Amino acid sequence: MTKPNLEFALLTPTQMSIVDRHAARTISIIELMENAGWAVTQEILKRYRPCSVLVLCGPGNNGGDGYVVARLLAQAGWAVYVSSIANPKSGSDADIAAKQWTGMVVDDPESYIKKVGLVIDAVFGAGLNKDLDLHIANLLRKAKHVVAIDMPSGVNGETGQIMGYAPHAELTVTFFKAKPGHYLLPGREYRGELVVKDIGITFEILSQIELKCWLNEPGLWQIPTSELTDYKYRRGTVSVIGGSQMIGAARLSAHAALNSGAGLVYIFALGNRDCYSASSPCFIVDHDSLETALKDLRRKIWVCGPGLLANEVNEILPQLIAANVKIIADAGAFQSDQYDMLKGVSIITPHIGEFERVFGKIKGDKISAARLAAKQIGSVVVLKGADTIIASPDGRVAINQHASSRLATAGSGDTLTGIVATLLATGMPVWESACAGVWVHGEAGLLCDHSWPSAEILTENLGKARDNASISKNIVNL
Ligand SMILES: NC(=O)C1=CN([C@@H]2O[C@H](COP(=O)(O)OP(=O)(O)OC[C@H]3O[C@@H](n4cnc5c(N)ncnc54)[C@H](O)[C@@H]3O)[C@@H](O)[C@H]2O)[C@@H](O)CC1
Ligand SMILES: Nc1ncnc2c1ncn2[C@@H]1O[C@H](COP(=O)(O)OP(=O)(O)O)[C@@H](O)[C@H]1O
Ligand SMILES: [K+]
Repeated sequence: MTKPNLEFALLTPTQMSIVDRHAARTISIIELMENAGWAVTQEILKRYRPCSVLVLCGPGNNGGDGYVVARLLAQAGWAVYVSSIANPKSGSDADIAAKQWTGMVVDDPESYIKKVGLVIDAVFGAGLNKDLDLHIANLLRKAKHVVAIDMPSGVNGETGQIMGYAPHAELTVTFFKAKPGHYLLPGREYRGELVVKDIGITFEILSQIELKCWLNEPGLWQIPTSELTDYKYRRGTVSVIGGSQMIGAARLSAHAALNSGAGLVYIFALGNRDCYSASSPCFIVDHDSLETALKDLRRKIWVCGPGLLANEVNEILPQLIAANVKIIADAGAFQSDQYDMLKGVSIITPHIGEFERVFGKIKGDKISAARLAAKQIGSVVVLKGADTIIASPDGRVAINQHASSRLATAGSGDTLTGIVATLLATGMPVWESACAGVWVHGEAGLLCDHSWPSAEILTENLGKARDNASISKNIVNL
């Protein structure tokens, strides 16, 4: 068993409280709170000129951090007002921090919130457990410039969902490790710039936690680089099923496979063979039966779905599954309430609409839904969107932020299947291939000179995007 990646691990608020408990054996909560407040203050001092500040403190440790920030900003000469949204429990760590604040406490934050230059949101963090009360929401609504401690109050740290209301922070300072809610939508849009600060908790504590969620970045996985002794079969072979009518999708998938480094790309055309042959001299278009193609032991990776009609998938997919090859299923493979037919594929790549068509409406959060679906069919689920989630049947999940709306163009999902197929064909493990493919796809979009690239233009950047994924990157603050 390989060691779980620590660098990109994301911790749910529940896991974070376990970390706190373990940390408390060697460093007191009050010390952690002091460090947290100090870290937030430093980030504020780096970005803002001295101004008047209103610190809104809640009843828990998030509020405790707020009292520390108030004290340190006042020591730096800023005009600081504190409002206790709810008093901390007597004798608690937050109460100790509150007692060390000897400056102005205001009972009418409403009359200060519009006048001050900056509002520090220390109302709720990891402990948020219900929707924000209307009066807190209405107060926060009036803030113009907000710095959030740990999480903008109202953003669920585990799911990124908004519980009643949340302010749009300009900066969020969190501690030790980022939380899924910092990267999942809509939470990501509320946290502004995210800074993750060390507050004296050691990484060894992570061995006490079953890590299950990561940010999708190079280092979480490794893509094979080109070798002097490479030859086409070592690079890997990809086969794409080409539909009889919608021929663009399979061509895009096949192009993406070639341009991201596959050694050979076959198209098994269900019709229109000449069109497929004419579209690139590099494609090998099958002339024999599927049975014959499947006998070729080098052809272990198949894309099935882009541009396919339901009846075409119904005919082909069972044959591929029976042949025990690795399949990436997309588009036409997503039929109403038919998740049983996907059992036996390696990876599915639905967008939300396709996902809900197959698995039903998402009731809770996207991570739980993707995890459950992955378990139900025993395949990796790539739930596509601006915050693509890659869920493995074993429970591992990666959240991708490395993408942009440049990918929001027809055919872009088809290119993703080709990239993932190529990476699978290198021999990478399944979940890692899917994660890396999603990152490379995003990188290809980010590399485009064209701000509104077509899916075809996207494929031109795939080689460079793959190279960039091989260069281990330093991710700021993680
Ligand atoms: N993670 C760490 O290592 C550290 C965490 N610290 C801070 O501690 C915070 C977590 O502290 P807590 O667990 O005390 O949690 P919070 O301070 O987020 O709030 C918990 C309290 O608020 C109440 N509450 C939650 N949602 C509410 C709502 N919508 N309306 C009314 N009341 C509500 C809860 O019942 C509880 O009393 C973190 O967010 C972070 O800011 C730091 O103090 C130091 C170290
Ligand atoms: N706003 C966005 N930010 C980041 N990625 C996006 C955005 N919109 C779409 N994408 C990505 O673009 C791809 C679109 O796929 P899909 O909807 O299946 O397109 P098609 O079926 O036309 O090929 C997905 O990988 C998705 O994650
Ligand atoms: K907060």
